[in-house]
Amino acid sequence: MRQESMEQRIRVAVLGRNGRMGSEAVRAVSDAPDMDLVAALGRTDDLSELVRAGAKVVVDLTVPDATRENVRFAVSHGMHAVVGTTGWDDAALAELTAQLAESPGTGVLVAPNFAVGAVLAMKFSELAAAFFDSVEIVELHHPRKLDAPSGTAARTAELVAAAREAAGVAPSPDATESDPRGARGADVSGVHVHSVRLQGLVAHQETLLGNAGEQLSLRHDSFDRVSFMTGVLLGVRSVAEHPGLTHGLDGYMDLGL
Ligand SMILES: NC(=O)C1=CN([C@@H]2O[C@H](COP(=O)(O)OP(=O)(O)OC[C@H]3O[C@@H](n4cnc5c(N)ncnc54)[C@H](OP(=O)(O)O)[C@@H]3O)[C@@H](O)[C@H]2O)C=CC1
Ligand SMILES: O=C(O)C1=N[C@H](C(=O)O)C[C@H](O)C1
Repeated sequence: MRQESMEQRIRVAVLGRNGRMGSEAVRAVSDAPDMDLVAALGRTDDLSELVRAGAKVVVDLTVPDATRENVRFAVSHGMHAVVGTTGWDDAALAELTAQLAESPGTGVLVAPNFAVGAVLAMKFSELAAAFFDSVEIVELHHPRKLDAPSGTAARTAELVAAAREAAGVAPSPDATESDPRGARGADVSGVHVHSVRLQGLVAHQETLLGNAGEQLSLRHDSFDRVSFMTGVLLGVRSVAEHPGLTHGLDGYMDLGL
């Protein structure tokens, strides 16, 4: 019995151990009763340490410049990966899918956001998208964030745009003729995304949907990075059961939709 429960423990490595997310993940994995933290690497550590440590699941919480190579290395050594780092554009995801086809049985989760409320807010935005004339997204983050728009906002915009296109909804009305300073924000698949960087914030997003005479606001706030850890642990526990690429934590959640 004791031996059985030892075998069921998941051997986890965290990449980005000194970062805001990585340090929180090191804590969460160390505290999880069914996981062993077998490696925690920083920027200057060699990825071969993952092999030496016998990691089964690699959690990547690094930087956009490093994440693709980290995941490529993990998959090429038959390790599953749970990825929270931003920077996964369509080309990178396609390359990863091709690599995974050569490694049947290996799973990778690329999760733009691990917070349960943020995952639901993205899904609710997608569901609501076709029922409103206008939709715009505002994301608000701490000022140390390297990328804009946030991965969550970019993914939300893609999901919203796809839902509107599938339903044959016209683009959001907008009479703007002149915007030399980019005040209308980024255009992500035809959806305007506005990025705020403000001291004191962690991670926040609002999808604004408008019709004549009404507005629906779908807002999520992460006040603390602990909010992401339920999703990180769900990813670690589930990734081996989902071979291939899963884009979005909702792929591991039974949303009944
Ligand atoms: N999916 C989600 O729910 C969430 C995703 N994120 C994303 O996660 C990423 C990390 O965010 P955050 O923790 O705030 O960022 P930080 O800058 O705090 O942390 C990144 C860490 O990665 C380290 N690092 C850089 N390159 C490597 C490498 N090759 N191997 C190992 N470690 C490396 C950095 O080291 P050094 O200190 O030496 O620079 C740093 O400690 C971002 O892309 C962010 O957008 C953030 C929050 C939630
Ligand atoms: O950098 C962050 O902090 C966050 N990054 C992710 C993103 O870009 O969407 C997730 C969350 O918003 C926090």
